[in-house]
Amino acid sequence: MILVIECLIVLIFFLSRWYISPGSNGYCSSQQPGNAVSRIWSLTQRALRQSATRTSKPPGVALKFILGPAVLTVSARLFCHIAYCEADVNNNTPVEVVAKSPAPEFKWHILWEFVKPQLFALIGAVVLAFGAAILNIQIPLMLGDLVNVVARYLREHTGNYAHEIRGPALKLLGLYGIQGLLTTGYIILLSRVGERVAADMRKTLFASLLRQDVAFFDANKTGQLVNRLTADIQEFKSSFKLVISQGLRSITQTVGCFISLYIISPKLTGLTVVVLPCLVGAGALIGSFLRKLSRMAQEQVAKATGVADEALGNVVYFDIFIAIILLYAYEVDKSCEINENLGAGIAVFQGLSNIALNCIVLGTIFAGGTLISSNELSPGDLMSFLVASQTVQRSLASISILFGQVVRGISSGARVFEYLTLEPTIPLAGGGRIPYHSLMGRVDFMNISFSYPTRPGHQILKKLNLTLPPSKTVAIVGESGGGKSTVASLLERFYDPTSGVIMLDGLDIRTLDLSWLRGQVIGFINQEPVLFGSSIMENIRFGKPEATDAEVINAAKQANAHRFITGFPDGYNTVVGERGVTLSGGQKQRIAIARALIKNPSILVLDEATSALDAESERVVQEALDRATKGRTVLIIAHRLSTIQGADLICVMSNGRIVEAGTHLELLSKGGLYSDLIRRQRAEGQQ
Ligand SMILES: Nc1ncnc2c1ncn2[C@@H]1O[C@H](COP(=O)(O)OP(=O)(O)OP(=O)(O)O)[C@@H](O)[C@H]1O
Repeated sequence: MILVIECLIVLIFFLSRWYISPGSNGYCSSQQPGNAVSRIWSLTQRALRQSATRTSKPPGVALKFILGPAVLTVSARLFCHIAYCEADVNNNTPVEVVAKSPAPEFKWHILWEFVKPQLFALIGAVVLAFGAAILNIQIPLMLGDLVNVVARYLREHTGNYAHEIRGPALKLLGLYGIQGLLTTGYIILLSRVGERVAADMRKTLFASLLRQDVAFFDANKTGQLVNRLTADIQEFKSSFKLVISQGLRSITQTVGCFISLYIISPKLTGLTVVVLPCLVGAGALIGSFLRKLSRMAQEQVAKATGVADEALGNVVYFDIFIAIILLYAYEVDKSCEINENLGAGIAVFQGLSNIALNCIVLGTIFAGGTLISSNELSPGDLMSFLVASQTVQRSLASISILFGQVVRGISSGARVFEYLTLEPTIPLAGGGRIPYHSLMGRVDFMNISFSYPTRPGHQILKKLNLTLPPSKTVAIVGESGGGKSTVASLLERFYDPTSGVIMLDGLDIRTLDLSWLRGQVIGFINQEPVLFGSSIMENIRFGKPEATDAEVINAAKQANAHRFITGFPDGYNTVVGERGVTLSGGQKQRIAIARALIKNPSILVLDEATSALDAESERVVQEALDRATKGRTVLIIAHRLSTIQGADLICVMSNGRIVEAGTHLELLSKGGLYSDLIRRQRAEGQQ
């Protein structure tokens, strides 16, 4: 019976250490605790064998047999804890190396807006986490009670041991049970809060990004924006959860256990107060150095990956083939060198920490043993002290790790918040609308000057004047880079002119509702149609979300697309793949035309709509376009002059201005820039 109970006690010791450790998810499963269990088991056997042959034992005997296994367990846990921290340091997942930009500000009121709907769950989580931490402070004290019962029995061998041990053991078991429930509760609540806050942030940020004007996307890399939606929100969520769970727990435990330590033994506490913070501080310093090294290693891996990525993603020409291999080898060797240094640093750190922390345990036992022999302390008190001081050490270590996480979380949060409430310079909604029946579709560009926001010193349009008469087709031609597409971009209000006004039926387009202008007035078809990875039906319907299937089919017929769509086994439900990869250039273009036509726009802008197509596809698409342009105001930007000869007006652009205007025949007879362009293109065609 005694054997069973004593085994149970040792098991409780072990389980308690396992349970209250930060890695209670079992991170040490393959490490020291397995050895510690067998050591504890054999020492217990020895203790029981010897206890059977002795009648009265000095306190040192109890210490030897009870504290010995406990010390082993504690050491194993400490070792595992360091290994755990190092696993974090040694995490070599490549990170994206993001270009440095001025640090955005963390805005607490924005965070509050997202946390507010989850406030009850959050308060619940905080209360439960706090409760679990308070119970954790009780555990060392109750372990001490347990040890005192065992020590007394080993010393005196009187009384009913089973009866005496049952009370404290059951209390401890109860405590573990309640603590387990509280922990489960707060983790569930906190995950819920974290996930919901992150999901709300993602949705809001995504909507906010899509609201931004084109200039915003010119200035920000897509990869970095996607990074804010994914990695930054993920990092912020992890930090948020960690601060509330671990931060709260660690701070409560540190304070609570320090009070316990002081109550148990002010003398031993004095010793701990001097030694422990020095060790934790030194550990944090070395840890931060190692983390820096680890980051360098990650960046180096990312660099090497970047070289490989670029080379594999592009056709590598023979002349640079060897150079690329050498460059990759150089980057990999550099990463190997940094990782080797990191490995050595971790090894030294682990070795030193192990020695230092075990010395603390031994020092405490030594000093505690002295106090026990002078009857100032009981064995149980020493046990409580050891366990509580280990809890303090672990809490301080996790606070130091947490500090780095908080800094990372705040900077991730700041990056997310920066664009969360960003108002676009060209707002999508607001402004007037012209009733459909009175919309003529006349456009006037009046004295338009423009520079792209990313290149303010480079003027693209210089006091440009151009009129698109209602229901007429106007073509703009001219040298490459002359600003033709820029004119179309200004009409769509992707940018606003630096000076001058664009009028629609005599109204400044800046006073009109942009979503109406883009959604119902202007249809835009360019060289590279944007298709989404959904069905053809949905892709056409993007032009008019409320359109019926019949309207979609009608638009497809007008765009010469119906026949090839119905030729697919799934017809209109055919999924076109990411960016329409499963379709040919001409098919994509006809779907884009159908999408533009379904909204029955008054103005149609065709920006090099057929220039990427082969002759046969161009013929089919041109046929669709000829049909589509009837009765609308049309602006055509074209390289192939053969496609615009029938336009009502052809404008030749040069150096940011319209320098010639007239019909094809008028311009030919003038013998100016247009005739030159025609001559050059004919010559190129004959070559
Ligand atoms: N988003 C942008 N940011 C900065 N500069 C730009 C941007 N888009 C175009 N540019 C510059 O503006 C000038 C005019 O470009 P635009 O595309 O309007 O010319 P284009 O006449 O349509 O040329 P192409 O016939 O080759 O398509 C070019 O010098 C180009 O480099």
